[in-house]
Amino acid sequence: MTETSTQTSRPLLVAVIGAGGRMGSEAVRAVEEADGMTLVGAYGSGDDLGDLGGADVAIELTVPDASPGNVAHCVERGVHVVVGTTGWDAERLEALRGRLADAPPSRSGSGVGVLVAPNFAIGALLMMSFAAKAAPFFESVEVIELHHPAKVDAPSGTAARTAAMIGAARSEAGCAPVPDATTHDPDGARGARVDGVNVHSVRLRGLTAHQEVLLGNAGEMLTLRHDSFDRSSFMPGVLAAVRAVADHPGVTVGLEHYLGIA
Ligand SMILES: NC(=O)C1=CN([C@@H]2O[C@H](COP(=O)(O)OP(=O)(O)OC[C@H]3O[C@@H](n4cnc5c(N)ncnc54)[C@H](OP(=O)(O)O)[C@@H]3O)[C@@H](O)[C@H]2O)C=CC1
Ligand SMILES: O=C(O)C1=N[C@H](C(=O)O)C[C@H](O)C1
Repeated sequence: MTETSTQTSRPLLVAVIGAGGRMGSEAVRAVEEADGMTLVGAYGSGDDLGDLGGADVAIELTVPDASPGNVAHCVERGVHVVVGTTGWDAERLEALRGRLADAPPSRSGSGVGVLVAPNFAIGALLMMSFAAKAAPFFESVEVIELHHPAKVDAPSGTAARTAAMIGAARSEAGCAPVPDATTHDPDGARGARVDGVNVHSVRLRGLTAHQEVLLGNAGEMLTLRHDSFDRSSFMPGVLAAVRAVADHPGVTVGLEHYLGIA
């Protein structure tokens, strides 16, 4: 007699940290409606994260000051984390890598995975990737990010990441610095300078999350633009990240690495 085994996979247990926020509340809804996922915890500021309801994966959508502490709490308990919160600069990422090296394994026995995703929208990931690809072919490049006025951080995480990707692509290609004759700018009208790229932040009632990358050569301009009109645009990426994070132990920056866009 041949023995047959029916493999019944249990649902993925998911907690949301920052559950009362604009993104967190959307993520709670998305997890509740997703096939193969069960919401086991929803936490706001002041809540004790405890054992995160026994979650396999936590989604972290809070504020830059709280995010590293929340992620550390998860990692120390072997819980994989999908982080959408901004503010993860090189120093914070380095500290997180150190923390992961000392972390216990996840419940399934694999190393804990943390995805730090500046943007979950598929179109935004493609826009960033196209910008990095195009940047070495143009003399000038500037980033303009436009968001709702309740956003607390500037420049946006997406813009910072885009500038970093553009800066890396240009330096790898041996590009000269972008031309700019400005010597007098007492009010910072030329924007922030991130990895050699000028980044401009607009905060405007009515907007959600938008970004343009302007690339210029003599006599021509290429404009790459992405618009998130609604936070539902982030949810397919959030769910894809939750499903994949356990397969990527260690720290990954950018959902594009899970989706084959990088
Ligand atoms: N990666 C992506 O694609 C996206 C990322 N984001 C980023 O996600 C983050 C959240 O954005 P958004 O939802 O608009 O912000 P909100 O201000 O709407 O929500 C933040 C939430 O975090 C809660 N919070 C604050 N501190 C803690 C803490 N220590 N523990 C648990 N919860 C806490 C707040 O609760 P309370 O109000 O009680 O303080 C609030 O409910 C931002 O960094 C934003 O840039 C946003 C959109 C897309
Ligand atoms: O705060 C927001 O709204 C957003 N934050 C992220 C960022 O800072 O890039 C992602 C998206 O732009 C929306």
